[in-house]
Amino acid sequence: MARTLYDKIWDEHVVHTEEDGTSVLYIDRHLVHEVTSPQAYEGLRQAGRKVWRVSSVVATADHNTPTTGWELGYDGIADPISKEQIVTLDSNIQEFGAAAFFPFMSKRQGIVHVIGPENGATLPGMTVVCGDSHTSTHGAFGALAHGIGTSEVEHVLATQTLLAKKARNMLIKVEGQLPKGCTAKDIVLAIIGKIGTAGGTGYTIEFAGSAIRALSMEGRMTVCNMAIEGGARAGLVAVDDKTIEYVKGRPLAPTGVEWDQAVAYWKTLHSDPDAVFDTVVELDASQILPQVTWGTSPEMVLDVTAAVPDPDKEKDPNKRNAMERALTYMGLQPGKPLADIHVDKVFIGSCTNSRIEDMREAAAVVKKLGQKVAKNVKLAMVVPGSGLVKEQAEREGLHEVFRAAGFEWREPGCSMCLAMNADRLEPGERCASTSNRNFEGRQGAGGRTHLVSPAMAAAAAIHGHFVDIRTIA
Ligand SMILES: CC(C)[C@H](C(=O)O)[C@@H](O)C(=O)O
Ligand code: SF4
Repeated sequence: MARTLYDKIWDEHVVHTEEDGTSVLYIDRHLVHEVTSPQAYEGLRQAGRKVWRVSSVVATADHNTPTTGWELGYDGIADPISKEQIVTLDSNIQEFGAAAFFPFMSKRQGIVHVIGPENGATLPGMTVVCGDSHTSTHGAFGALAHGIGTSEVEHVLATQTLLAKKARNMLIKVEGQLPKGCTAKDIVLAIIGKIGTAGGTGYTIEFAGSAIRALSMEGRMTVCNMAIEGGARAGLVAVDDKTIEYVKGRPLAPTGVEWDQAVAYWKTLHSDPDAVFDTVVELDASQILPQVTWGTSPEMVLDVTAAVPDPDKEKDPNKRNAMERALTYMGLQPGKPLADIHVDKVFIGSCTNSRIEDMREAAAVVKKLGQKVAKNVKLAMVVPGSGLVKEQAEREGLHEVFRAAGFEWREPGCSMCLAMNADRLEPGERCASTSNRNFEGRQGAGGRTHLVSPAMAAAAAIHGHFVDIRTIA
């Protein structure tokens, strides 16, 4: 029978299925960070258990790590809870082991969803889990990847398996060519605008079509990263030459004969031409304009050419209430053109948009505009996703471009994506952010987040308000 890519990876990893569909799934790669692992390791310790397959574990510290003051070492971590989580990860990995560990301040440290692919820890056809919802990112490699809870982290550490139920298959096809200046971020925001944050609930989404194929691996990661914001636990892109090229030579990628065997298998990792999907959604890439969120959910998104919507025009009372609440929180009036919204801060970073291509796109806009960060923008910060991204960007002189324009160039980590470290919005502050969540308080209590692409964020920093990137790119 014809199978989807999801069916193929699932079949390859199912150990056992109960009558009600509950299955035991074998896990190939377990990514670990400091926030969701302490209790899991403590559980192992109390039960006197070891990690089942140490070689499957790859760990790093990312959420709590500071983006300044590294010369102070661990003493530079001001918040005691943050420090404790980071130190606890160090000691847990020392005790339980890992295939690779990139601790705080090591060269390859970074956001777990950036360092996984970067180090070849994420490979096509794998099952990849992490105690983190944006694990969907790794689906860009044709891997079945999704977030798990802390008790599941312990379960996977102890048994190398996960209890799971198979999701349904959704195909999102994006055909055609994006307008100038539009990016993977605009594609995925437009998708979420169309299907809603619950649109993908119960599904694994395969992203396909010529516009997805045309994306770099970085772009595909951006799209899969936000599958979770569209309600799906996992997103997937079929393996092609770009996937294989990206993986080649990475530290944890196979070599020699094993590489050849792996490539032969990876080439089968696409949906069969006659595979049947439960739901199919289609988008025309040429109609996707630069996107800006105006509310407190990623589905509250519009083209930059639009205006803040009017709740009075919404017939559904639940939606109307949500809109009213969002506009009050965001301090916005219906009818205000999105391009007239001024921002106080700009954050370029997060597992959605902190890879080298994102850095390049943002720097290119800054260079092209040739001006400084606008006066009304108190802080514009660029936070590379990993030490390696930072190093590469610096080799290319991108940090100089940012600094010369008045941006801060920081150390890698999650940073102001969720404000677990010292980087945050003050109440009422408005931010153009390349991250993935605009929930109330996400970037600091009372902070107001507008999700955009790196190019749009860079342009907003220079102009002080949102601009249609097509007029610049
Ligand atoms: C801290 C972690 C559990 C959380 C997640 O699962 O996504 C975080 O990464 C986030 O983005 O909100
Ligand atoms: S960058 Fe943001 S979304 Fe990604 S893992 Fe860190 S906190 Fe979560």
